[in-house]
Amino acid sequence: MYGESSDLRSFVPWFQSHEGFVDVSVMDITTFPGHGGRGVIALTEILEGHTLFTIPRSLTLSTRTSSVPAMLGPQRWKNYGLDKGWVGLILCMMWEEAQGASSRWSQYMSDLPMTFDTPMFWSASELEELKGTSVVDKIGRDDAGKDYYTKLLPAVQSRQDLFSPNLIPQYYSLEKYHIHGSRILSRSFQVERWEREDGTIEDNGNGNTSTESEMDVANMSAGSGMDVDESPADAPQPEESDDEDAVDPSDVAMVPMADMLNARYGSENAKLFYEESLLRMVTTKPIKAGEQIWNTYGDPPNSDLLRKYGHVDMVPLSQGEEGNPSDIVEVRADLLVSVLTQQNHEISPESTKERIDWWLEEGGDDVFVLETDLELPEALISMVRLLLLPDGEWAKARDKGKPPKPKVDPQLLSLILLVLRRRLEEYPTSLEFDVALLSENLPLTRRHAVIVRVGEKQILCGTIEKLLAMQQALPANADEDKGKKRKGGSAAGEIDERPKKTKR
Ligand SMILES: C[S@@+](CC[C@H](N)C(=O)[O-])C[C@H]1O[C@@H](n2cnc3c(N)ncnc32)[C@H](O)[C@@H]1O
Repeated sequence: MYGESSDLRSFVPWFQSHEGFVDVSVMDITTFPGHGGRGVIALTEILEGHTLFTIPRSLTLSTRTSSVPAMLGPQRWKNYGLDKGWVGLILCMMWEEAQGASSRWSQYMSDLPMTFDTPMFWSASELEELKGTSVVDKIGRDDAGKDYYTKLLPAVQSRQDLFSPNLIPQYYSLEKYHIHGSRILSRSFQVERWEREDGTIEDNGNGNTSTESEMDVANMSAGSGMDVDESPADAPQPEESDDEDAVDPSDVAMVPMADMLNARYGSENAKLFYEESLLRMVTTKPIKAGEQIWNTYGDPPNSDLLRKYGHVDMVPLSQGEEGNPSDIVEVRADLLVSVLTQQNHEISPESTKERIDWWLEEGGDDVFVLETDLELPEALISMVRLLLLPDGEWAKARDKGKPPKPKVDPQLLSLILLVLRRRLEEYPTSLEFDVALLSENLPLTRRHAVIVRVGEKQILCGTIEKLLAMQQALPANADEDKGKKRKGGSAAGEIDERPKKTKR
C-alpha cells in the first residue's frame, strides 16, 4: 500500500480526496533511519520532466485560503497586526487545528511535526555551544513571544465566540505559537497570486478573482507557467518594512506533499512550478529507482540550515574533507570599528560615527560576509579605508557620494588580519579542538553546533592564511608598483585585490 513504509497511511488518501494528484507508480514517502525524518523516494527510474504530484492552490494553507481572516474581518485583522509577518498564518494554523476533523486540513495538520531540532528549542547549555556563530542572535524567540502577547493573544481574546477561552491552553498557547512558527520556517513556500493576461488575479485557486487595481500587487513578481520556479521552503520571513522586495505575508503558504521533500547541498532533482490553479512538482533530472527525490532549500550555509531546519549539510569537499560549500562567516562592522579605534588613536568617535551613518545611508551593510572561496569582501576593504581616510579626503568622498575603492595596502592588510583574529577569539574553542571533537560520539545538538563552528572557523583561518601570504608578497609588489609610478605616473603602492561582491 502507498506510504506503507511511513507513518502517513491516511495522508495520501486525504491528499487525493482533496484533488491532489500523486503518481504512486513512481514515488513513495518513506521514513529514513537516523536523521532526516520522512522523505520521498523513487520507486522506478523516473525521466526528467515527469510530474510527481500536483496540489490545487485551494489545498495550500495560507491567510488567503483559511476562513479566519474573513471571520475576524479585515479591519480587526489589520488592527491586531495580523497582516504583518507570520502571525496571521500562525493564527490560521491554530484555528484549523482547533477545528479537528471538520477542518479541510485536519489530516495534514495532524501529520506535521510537533518537535524540532532547531536551536529555538535548545537549552541554555546547548546554545552555549553556538557561541561565536551568527546563529544565536538570529533565533528570535523573544521577538516571537512579543508578537504572541501583543498581537495574536489579544486578537484571540477579542472574539470569544470564535476562540473559546477554554481552548486557549490547548490550541492558542505560546508553546503552540512556537511550534507553528517552526513549521512555517522549515516547510512553507512563497506562493504568489496568479496574474492572468487580462490583468485579473487568481487569488487562491477557489475561483476568486479580482482586478489588479483592487489589490496590493506591489510585491508580486508576475509568474507564468513553467517559466516560474518555486521559492524554496526557506522563503524569507515577511518583514514589517516598506522594502519593495519584502515578501507579501499572504504569499506564505503551507503546501501539503511538496513539504515532504528533503534537501541536500547541490542535490536538487525536483522542483515546484506554479500554474494558474495548481502547483506542480516536476523532476529536473533523471532519477534512478531507490534514489531520494530532493527539493532545494536554496543551499544555505550550515548556520542557516540549523537555525531554520534543524540539520546541517556535509558533502564531500576537496582532499577527502566534508563540509558545506555554502558556509559563510559574518564579521560585524562594530568589531571593525573597535579594532581600528584601538590601533589608530587619531580616529575620533564622532568622525567614525558620521562615516558609518553615511555608509549605511548609502546602502552599505553593517555585516561583512566571508565565504569558502576565502576572498575578502569588497565592502569590508572599502569600509576600512573609509574609516582611515584623513578628514579632508573623507569630506571629498562624501561630497562625491563614493566610498573608497576596495584596494589593499600593507597597513590595511595588517588591520584586517587583526579584525579576523579578534573575530576568531569570539569562539570559546579553537578549530583544532573542534575538529578533534567531531571524532567523538556527540549528542546531535552538540554535533550540529560543532559542525557550524568548524565551517565558520575554517573560513576565518583560511582567509587569515591567505592574507598572511599576501602580506609576504606585498613589499616586493609595492616596490615594483612604486617603480612603475615613477616611470608612468600611474597609481602605485597598492594591490588591487578585486574580490568578488558580497552576497548581501
Ligand atoms: C520540508 S521538511 C521535509 C520533510 C521532513 N523530513 C518530514 O519528516 O516531514 C524539512 C525538514 O526535513 C528535515 N530534512 C530535510 N533535509 C534533510 C537532510 N538533508 N538531512 C536531515 N534532515 C533533513 C529537516 O528536519 C527539515 O526541517
